Formats: sequence, structure tokens, C-alpha cells
Amino acid sequence: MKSIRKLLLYTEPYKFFIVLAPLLMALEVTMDLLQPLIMQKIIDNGIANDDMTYVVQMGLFMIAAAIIGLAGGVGCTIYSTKAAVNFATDIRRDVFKKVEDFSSGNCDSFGAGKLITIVTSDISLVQTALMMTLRVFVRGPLLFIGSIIIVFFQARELFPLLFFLIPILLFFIIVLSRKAGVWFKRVQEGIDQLNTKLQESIAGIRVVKAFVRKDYEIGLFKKVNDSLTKTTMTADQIITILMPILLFVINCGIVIALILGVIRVEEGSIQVGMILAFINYLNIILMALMSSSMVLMQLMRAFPSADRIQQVLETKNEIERFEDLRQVTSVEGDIEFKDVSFSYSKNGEHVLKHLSFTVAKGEKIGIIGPTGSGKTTLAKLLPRLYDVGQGEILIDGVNLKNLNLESLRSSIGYITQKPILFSGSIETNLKYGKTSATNEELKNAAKHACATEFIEGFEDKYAHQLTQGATNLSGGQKQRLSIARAFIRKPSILILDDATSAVDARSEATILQALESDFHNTTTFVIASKISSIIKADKILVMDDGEIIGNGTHQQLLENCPLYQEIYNTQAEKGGVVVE
Ligand SMILES: Nc1ncnc2c1ncn2[C@@H]1O[C@H](COP(=O)(O)OP(=O)(O)OP(=O)(O)O)[C@@H](O)[C@H]1O
Repeated sequence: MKSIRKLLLYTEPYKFFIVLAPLLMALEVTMDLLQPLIMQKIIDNGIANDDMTYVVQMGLFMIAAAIIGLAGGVGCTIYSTKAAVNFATDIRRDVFKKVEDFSSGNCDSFGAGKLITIVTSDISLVQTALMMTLRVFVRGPLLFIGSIIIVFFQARELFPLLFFLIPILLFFIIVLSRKAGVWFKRVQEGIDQLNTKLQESIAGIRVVKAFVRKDYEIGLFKKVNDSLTKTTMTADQIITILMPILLFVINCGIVIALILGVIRVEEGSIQVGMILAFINYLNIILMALMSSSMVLMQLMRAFPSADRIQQVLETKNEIERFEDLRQVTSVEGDIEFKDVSFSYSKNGEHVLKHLSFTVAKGEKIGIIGPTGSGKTTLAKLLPRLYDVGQGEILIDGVNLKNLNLESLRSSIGYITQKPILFSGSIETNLKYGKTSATNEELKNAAKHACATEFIEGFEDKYAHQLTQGATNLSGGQKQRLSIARAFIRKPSILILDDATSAVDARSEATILQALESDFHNTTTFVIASKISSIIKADKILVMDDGEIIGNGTHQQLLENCPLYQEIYNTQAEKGGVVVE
């Protein structure tokens, strides 16, 4: 409820539509309410007295009321749609903005499947709830209250029947709506799971095929899908059961009204038209309650969705941002890790433990170590994808947290372990980090990343379109493009996280050579599994289980770091280490 109230602030720019739609609906309802009354008059005054002129006059009046009602109804539909659609668009925009601002930790905790469900399904549900509320929720209560008032004045003899019928109807509506609300929350969670599974299977389709696990994946999907079907059926059944119950109660009311009517007509205390009008109003009350309960159900569905949307909007970014931080227009690139420890979860085990080292501007640092030893995690701390738990990282003597986040990240070129490219042209992808890059810069970066040859090989060269996930490129080509994309920015700090693993040895040597010649002022971290990739580094950090167990040049480490020696020997045996 609190979440819905907060989301309703998004209706502020559309308050004109929000006010106008119910007013137009009120007009339609008034006209609808007049119809049985006019009919009663036609029967009791016109037909009973054989007064044709009166019947025609009232007939015309009835048609006029219907036309006015229609105009009101159409107007309400137009304005309620405008309000609800714009309301949802604005929320979607802000949720997307928020997600774009999320830290890696925030993304991990939500998961992509849930975020997709929120941006699509949850926001649509809230939109429908607002639209229905503006259209029906006003109509329902107005018809309901209007009918009661008219029955009170026009068919008072039958009015006490309402005291008996309405509480029963309300009881069923309230109990079943509450129950449906609980189940609809489960439906949304089911959609989360379905989206997550679908995303995982599509992204991993090649692995599924290579391992011949199609049936297994279909089985897993079926499980999630069946569970969603079951939940949705239960939720829908709760709603559908409500209609026959309401209809049954109303029909009982009509039977009682007819029995009472027969007795009273014989006594002469009520007229036939009044009984007909009463039955008409009972039907209107039924319609009003049914449509209101539909909206209530929709609201019950929208409440959990609103909570989920608010959860995103109110999530505090784990990366703290302080106002008026130092803008780093030109980061030099001196880096110091001071007793840095880090854990991915609050009370989880530290994956980095008491790291301390310094790197001078322009130095090339190699990082090597067994898988899972914390190399990537260390790299992620520099652009503050995650914040350090204990200790501090200084850049040019200033704690990272005291630097403006955007300008810090602009100074860093980060080539991730798994290259991530976007659908669009090669040029758009290369210019992703520097939209103002000239053609010359583009070509230079491609040359240094050994990407020129394959780009020029395409008929449309830099305009060549990449598919989603760049599936129309090889692994090595993707890596070269992501290296070129980082090179183009000419960053002060460059991180290559296993960035050349899919690149052939000759091209890797050219890329490493470019690092030395064109990026001699750039502080560069090269995370690698092959010693050949870091052998010329000014300094090599050897990591094991989150700790730095060796720090020195290749020669120094060969002399004093047993793990490095072991890695060297293993790779040398395989003929992998290329020493100058
Ligand atoms: N997002 C995450 N959430 C929780 N734990 C994580 C996350 N990413 C990595 N870890 C854990 O942190 C530890 C260090 O992982 P990291 O990726 O830094 O290792 P690495 O040395 O780069 O490994 P590799 O050489 O295989 O890339 C591992 O135990 C890993 O399971």
C-alpha cells in the first residue's frame, strides 16, 4: 500500500487526465442510472395510462441519455489510457535509470531475471491497475451508491432486501480478493524464475547443444513452467469463482423480490414498474460489485508488483557517492593498495586478504595465480564496481572513495575477462567509451589491438553490424574489439583481465608491444594465466587464495616465489613460456 502511494507520485504530471477521466465516467454512470428510472416512468405512467406522447418523449430522453453516457465513457477511456500509459513510461524510465546506476553487488542481489520481470510485467500490472481504477473503480462505487439511493427513494418497500444482500456480497469479495492477492504475488515470483531460466538457457544455448543437454534443459524449464501454470491457475480460479457466487446471491435476491412483489402488488402497495426497476438496480449493483471486485483483484495483483518496483527504486547503491567530490580531470596513475580486504557478502569469507602494494605511474603490473585466487576481484575494485571492505585504495595519494565516481571511471580502461559487445556497428562499439573519437583514433586503436585485418575484411568494414552478444564474431575477434574499445579512450589506468586468452600468440605479442610503445604513461594491470603475457612486466603479483604471496620481477619471483616457479615450470614443460 505504501509502495503504491509512493508510485502514485508519478501521476503528478498527468493530474489533469486523472481528474478528467473519473468526471467523464461519473457522467456516463449518471446516464446509466437514469435508464431504469426512465423505464419505470414509461411503464407506470405511459403504458399504464396509455399515454403514447409521454412514452415517445421519455423514449427520446432515454436515447439522449445513452448518447451522453457514451460520450462520457469514450472520453474516460481516452484520458485514463493517457494517464496510465504515461505513468508507466515514467516509472519504466526511472527503474531503468536506477538499474543502470546499480553497483555490481546490487545487480547480483536482484538477478537479471527479476529485473526484467519488474521492468516488463510488474510495471504493466501497475499500469493496468491504474487504468482500470480510473475507468471502473469510479464507475463501480458510483453505480453501487447511486442504485442504493434510487432504490431507497423509488422502491422503498424493497429497500430492506439490500441490507441482507450487500453484506453477503461484500464478504465474498473481500475474502476472495485477499486470497487472490497472495497468489498473484507468487505468480510474479514464478515469472521471475521463468525469465531467469529462459535467459540462462538462451545465453548458454551452445553449451546446451555441445553437451547434448537439450532434454535436461527442457525438463528444467518444464518444472518452472508447470509451477507457474499451477500458481496462475489457482490465482485465476479464485477470481473466476467469485463471479458465480455473486450471481447466485443476486439471483436469490431477485427471487425474493419477485415473491415479495407478487404479494405487495396484490395488496396494491407497489406497482409492477417498481419491481422491474428494483430488479434492474439489483443487476446494476451486481455489475458494479463485479467490476469493482475485478479492479480490486487487479489492485491486489498490483500491490506486490508496486512493492517490487519500489524495492528497485529505493535500493541504496552499494557504492557510496558523496557530494562535491574531487573531479579527477587528469589521473596520473600512481596506485596504492593499503591492507585491502574484501568479501562479496556482508558476513562472507574474505576473497581478498590484507593486500598491500604500490604501483607507480606508467608501470606495467602482471597478476598471476591459480583460478579463484582473487585476480579479477582485485581488478574490479579499481573502477569501484565493488567497494573495499577493509583498508583503502589510493590513486595519486587520494582514497578512491573521495574521487568523483564518473571521472574516476573515465580514467580507467577495463577490458573484462568475457568480452561484452553490444548489437550495432563495429564503429558504435569502438566509440562506446569515447563518442567523439575521430576516424584516425578508431583506426589506430584497431591497429594496436590487432583488429584491423578482420575489420577490413568485412565488406562494410567499420559499419559491419554485430548481432546481440556479437555472436557473429569469433572469441578472438570479440577480445580484439574490446581491447580496441579500451585503447581508444587513452586511459590513465588500463586493466586487461585475461583479455588476450583467445588471441593467437603473434597478435598477443603485438598487443603487448603496443602497450609498451603507445601506452608507456598508462599504468597497466595485465591479469594472465600465461607467464608469457606478463614476463616483461615491471612488477608481477602472485596471488593465492586472496593473498599476495609474491611481488617482484619475473627474475626475482623465479628465485624466491615457489608458486611462481611451479607455474613457470609447468608452462615451460609444455613449451609455453617465451623468454626473451
Ligand atoms: N560476484 C561474486 N559473488 C560472490 N563470489 C564471487 C563473485 N565473483 C567471484 N567470487 C568468488 O571470489 C573468489 C575470487 O574470484 P575471482 O574471479 O576474483 O578469481 P580469479 O583469480 O580472477 O579467477 P580466474 O583466474 O578463474 O578468473 C572466488 O572464490 C569466486 O568464487
